[in-house]
Amino acid sequence: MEEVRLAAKDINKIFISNKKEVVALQDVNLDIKTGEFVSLLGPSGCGKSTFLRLVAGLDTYTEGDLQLDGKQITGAGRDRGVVFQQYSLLPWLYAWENVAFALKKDKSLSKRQKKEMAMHFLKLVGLEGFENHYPSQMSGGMQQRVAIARALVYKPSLLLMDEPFGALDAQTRKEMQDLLLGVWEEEKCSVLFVTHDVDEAVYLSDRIYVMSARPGKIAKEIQVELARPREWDIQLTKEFIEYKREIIIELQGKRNAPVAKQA
Ligand SMILES: Nc1ncnc2c1ncn2[C@@H]1O[C@H](COP(=O)(O)OP(=O)(O)OP(=O)(O)O)[C@@H](O)[C@H]1O
Repeated sequence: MEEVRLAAKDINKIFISNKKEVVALQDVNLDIKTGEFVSLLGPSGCGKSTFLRLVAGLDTYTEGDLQLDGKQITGAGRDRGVVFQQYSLLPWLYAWENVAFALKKDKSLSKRQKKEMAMHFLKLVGLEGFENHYPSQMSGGMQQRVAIARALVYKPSLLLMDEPFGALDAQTRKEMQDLLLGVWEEEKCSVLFVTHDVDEAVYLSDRIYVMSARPGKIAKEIQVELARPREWDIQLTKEFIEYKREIIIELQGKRNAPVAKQA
């Protein structure tokens, strides 16, 4: 976990909206090392999605330097797999075809190889037996599993996840968090995970960057030293609650905030 995968230096992003400047990100410095699970946590509108979109190459930054594996990010690429809150699967394709679709342009792979790879990743996310189901025949959690398989199928350097479980019910969300931890431990991928959920960030992450809003800045960096593999009941430990408390105090901007007040 030593090598730096993603390095963001003094990133600024200004949008022009109704002829006014909106500073979405100010002097954001962040890095992700190989195999590391890093979360970007903060209130609505603090610039989390904006930052993730810059890393995905879907938008450009105004100032700064953003590098993946030592190369400047200048656009989207297969070295990054992205999972959004909305599953964005193609409704007319089977689950396996949705996953294999990500490999569409890869001429070095035969159709059979693409199907085999898709089946491998569907199995990894617990969807063996559902490969010939259409998205409409699957639950939200299952569709998001397909989206995760699709993002992983070309072995990206970095997995980018923007509130991936935000549309799921509480129970499914918990199951998906465990599924993601299992997949991450198996694949040893590096992850940038955007969330506004404190418990989710602490449970999943090696490191958390807490952001503050207007302008979006990194307010605090927290190393989560909870043992792995993690199971849900770690959330009941004193250490876990202490991490939550530290983050909530940062988000609320005041000292001695009682944990019980968190939503
Ligand atoms: N295309 C755009 N044009 C103008 N302003 C934008 C644009 N995209 C984002 N913004 C502004 O940039 C700021 C950061 O937005 P962003 O969506 O990154 O926040 P966020 O932390 O991801 O919020 P949420 O958790 O609600 O998704 C907000 O003030 C938003 O209004």
